[in-house]
Amino acid sequence: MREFSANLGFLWTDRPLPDAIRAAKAAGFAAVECHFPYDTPAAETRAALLETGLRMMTLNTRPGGTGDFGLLALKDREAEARAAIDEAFAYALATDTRAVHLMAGKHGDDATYHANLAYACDSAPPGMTLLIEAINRWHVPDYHLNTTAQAVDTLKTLNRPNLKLMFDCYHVGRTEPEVFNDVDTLRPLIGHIQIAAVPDRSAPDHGSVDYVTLLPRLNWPGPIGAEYKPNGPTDASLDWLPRLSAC
Ligand SMILES: O=C(O)C(=O)[C@H](O)CO
Ligand SMILES: [Mg+2]
Repeated sequence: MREFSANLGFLWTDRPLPDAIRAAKAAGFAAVECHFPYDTPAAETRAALLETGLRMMTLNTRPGGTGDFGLLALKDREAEARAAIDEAFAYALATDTRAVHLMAGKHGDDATYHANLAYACDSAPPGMTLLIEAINRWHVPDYHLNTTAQAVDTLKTLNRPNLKLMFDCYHVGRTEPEVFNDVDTLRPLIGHIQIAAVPDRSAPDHGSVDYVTLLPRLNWPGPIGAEYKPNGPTDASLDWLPRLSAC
């Protein structure tokens, strides 16, 4: 039985994070993940996770100011980037979150990005996975990592055991579907997988990526992130869950 993680950055956004965690449990998710949990005290998030028995898979470093979409690659913003990394690690530790997505930002440069990634790898708590994600250029133009190849180059340059790829099938499907042919090569680099319909980013039950075929090929042992934007109330968008759980 395949397991899924409800991405609470997009699902049940009409309620506070602890209640969204409870809703994910009631809907049958095996785990949760989020984007920016920082407005919710970590103790409240932790209590909801303990109450439901769900694990938080990932959270993101703060995105920075309006339009930044992350800080790690931004020149002359190192202090802010490292404060965001420290904050994310502290929140992740307090909530037993498995992985932190280190957001690169727009108009970055590799020297700054690599130095901040090295700082994160050196200071990450033992056992925590760090993730970088290629975000397609239609979704976030000028993001520092728009392709899987750029992300893989970064991983190979840094060559750190705790730094992995967030493989978001939505972004891959939008601009580089041929990358799905390389999943066997990529699998050792992957730390987490996310899905959504391509190209509209709604529930993963239609569109150009057929998850009934792709998920068995990906053969991912952990919960897969359901990072999609429902067309209406989240509870009315979940018909895909039993179908993809069984495929
Ligand atoms: O946009 C995405 O796919 C993400 O996963 C990032 O975390 C941005 O929130
Ligand atoms: Mg994603």
